[in-house]
Amino acid sequence: MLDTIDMSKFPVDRIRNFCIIAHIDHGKSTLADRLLEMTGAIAKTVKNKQVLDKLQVERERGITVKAQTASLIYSHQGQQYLLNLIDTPGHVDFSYEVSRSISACQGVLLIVDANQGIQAQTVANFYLAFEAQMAIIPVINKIDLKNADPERVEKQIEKVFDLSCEECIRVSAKLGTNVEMVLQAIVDRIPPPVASIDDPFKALVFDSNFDHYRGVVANIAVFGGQVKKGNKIVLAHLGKTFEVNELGLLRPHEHPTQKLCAGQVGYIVAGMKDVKEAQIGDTLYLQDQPVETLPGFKPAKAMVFAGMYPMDQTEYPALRNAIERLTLNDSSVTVQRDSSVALGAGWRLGFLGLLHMEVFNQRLEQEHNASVIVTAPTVPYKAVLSSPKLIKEHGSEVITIVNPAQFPEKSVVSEYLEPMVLGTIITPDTYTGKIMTLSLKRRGIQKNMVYIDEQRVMMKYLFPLNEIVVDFYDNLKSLSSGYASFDYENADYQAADLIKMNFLINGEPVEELITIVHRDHAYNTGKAMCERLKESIPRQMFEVAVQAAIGSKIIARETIKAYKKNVLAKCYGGDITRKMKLLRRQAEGKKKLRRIGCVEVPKDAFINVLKRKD
Ligand SMILES: Nc1nc2c(ncn2[C@@H]2O[C@H](COP(=O)(O)OP(=O)(O)OP(=O)(O)O)[C@@H](O)[C@H]2O)c(=O)[nH]1
Repeated sequence: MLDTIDMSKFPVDRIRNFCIIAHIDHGKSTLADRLLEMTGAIAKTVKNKQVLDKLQVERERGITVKAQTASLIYSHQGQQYLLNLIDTPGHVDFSYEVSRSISACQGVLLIVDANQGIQAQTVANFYLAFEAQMAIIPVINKIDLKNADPERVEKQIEKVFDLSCEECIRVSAKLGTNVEMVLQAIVDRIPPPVASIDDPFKALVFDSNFDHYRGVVANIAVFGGQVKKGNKIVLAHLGKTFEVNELGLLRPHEHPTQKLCAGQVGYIVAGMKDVKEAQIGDTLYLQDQPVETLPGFKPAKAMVFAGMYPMDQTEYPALRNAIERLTLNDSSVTVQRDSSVALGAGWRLGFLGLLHMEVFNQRLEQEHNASVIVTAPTVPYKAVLSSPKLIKEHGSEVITIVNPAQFPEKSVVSEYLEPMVLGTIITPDTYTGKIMTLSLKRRGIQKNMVYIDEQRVMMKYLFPLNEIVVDFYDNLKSLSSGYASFDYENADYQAADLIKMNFLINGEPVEELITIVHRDHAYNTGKAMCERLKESIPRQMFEVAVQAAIGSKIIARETIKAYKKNVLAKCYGGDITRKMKLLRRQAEGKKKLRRIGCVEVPKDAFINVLKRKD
């Protein structure tokens, strides 16, 4: 039993803190499952698949969204070691979780698929770990696959990362082949944390969750001293004191222990009820023993903004609670109050990318039972104001616009600026031509192109973020039959000729759809969005006109023909219960609709219409 675990048995030199990083689907969660099984943290059953992917959205989408922690006890050469594993997400939108996890670790397992080789996200994650001076253990996974070519992947690792192929460990996480060697390498090659039990207690809050009964459950990495149940601890940024009610290890489920000591990673519950109290990146210390605060984290930079509004204004307080709780669990989301004539009171939220936004929305609906209207996402544009009156009003010449409805007119602006990103594309060379054409269409500028082996090319492009945020990756995947991968990092802002485009449904402006576009693309974008709106809006009992407008000028129009639908038509005979059932089902469907004038539009139409098919 875990209660018998004596935490003092694990002095700092018997502790290793590491995380697993990789491109999406290269097998992080599967390897984590094997490590958990081999160290006895979970039973070896078929049911125990991807145990660290706890959220419903993670299981449904088969991706990791939240980093998870698990403490493993591993016996090596007659000694017991405490290995703290942090499983991290692979998708670019969640790289913030990766950099946070890295701050609690001294080493990483860099997983590369033996068939796919190095992908764009492998490169991005490698640099996160490299810059943080982590010990890096390259692990080539899926060697059981028929097309596995670990030698080629080792050569890529040597060429791109300058790591020796002797350092690579070839494994099959699925079958468990060589996973024992990974455990040994963790002990041998990753240094123990630098922390002393003799120092005063000092811990970093690197993640936190909200539990309905116990309040905030914070994940902490102890950088010095020790903490016990009943201790009074202080949250540095608030200066507020709390009593420790419970603490322990995550294995991966919570297992209470008597104390947590220097170098260890675990959870703590201390009666923090207010979601704002447990800030990620904060330092904890014992009452009357203040310490210098830890550097914390750079705040995540939101790159995609969207408005979120309750379907019905009476649901506003419930939605506010849900958003607050979910942002505690995901501190990379920024929240600002917002309101609109058409949609009422709501919020403007900032996300790291579109998938991040979709996952947040799905979690709101699934975990908090909220029903939300989400507006078309936008990137943060800037405008250099020319009107002295406006400059005075804003207190600055340059303003950032995260709500397209507030995009200033050209007459008061000397220049618009748009955010750029530096994209990395890795692809088999047969697709380079098609990818170059796609990138050109998206106003990309090629910066670099190198071969990483005989057939694979790594290309670097400077893109306007707006051109890649919604659908670039989907298009890239489909034109390369799934072989090309893409990742990006933020670059600077550049001047661009931008205009605001409005959409009207039967003459009513649709605030959710206001979009900022490059002038050269305005006509095509307007036309394509009207066509897709036509596809997304079901026929109504009357004719519906869909229009795109710039200022008062209509630049595109589509018409949705009238359609008479009688939902009860199928109900011949007089079975009233069947009729009621049909009507109920229709009412359920209506919850997913938003009324614009007399027209009912499915909620998800606003995002779907932005997705281009190149
Ligand atoms: N054949 C084979 N398949 C594997 C192996 N390891 C993982 N897989 C499969 O690869 C797929 C992706 O594995 P995951 O462990 O979910 O990958 P991940 O890297 O955690 O994915 P994200 O968390 O979404 O980034 C799953 O279908 C696994 O069953 C392996 O060693 N051999």
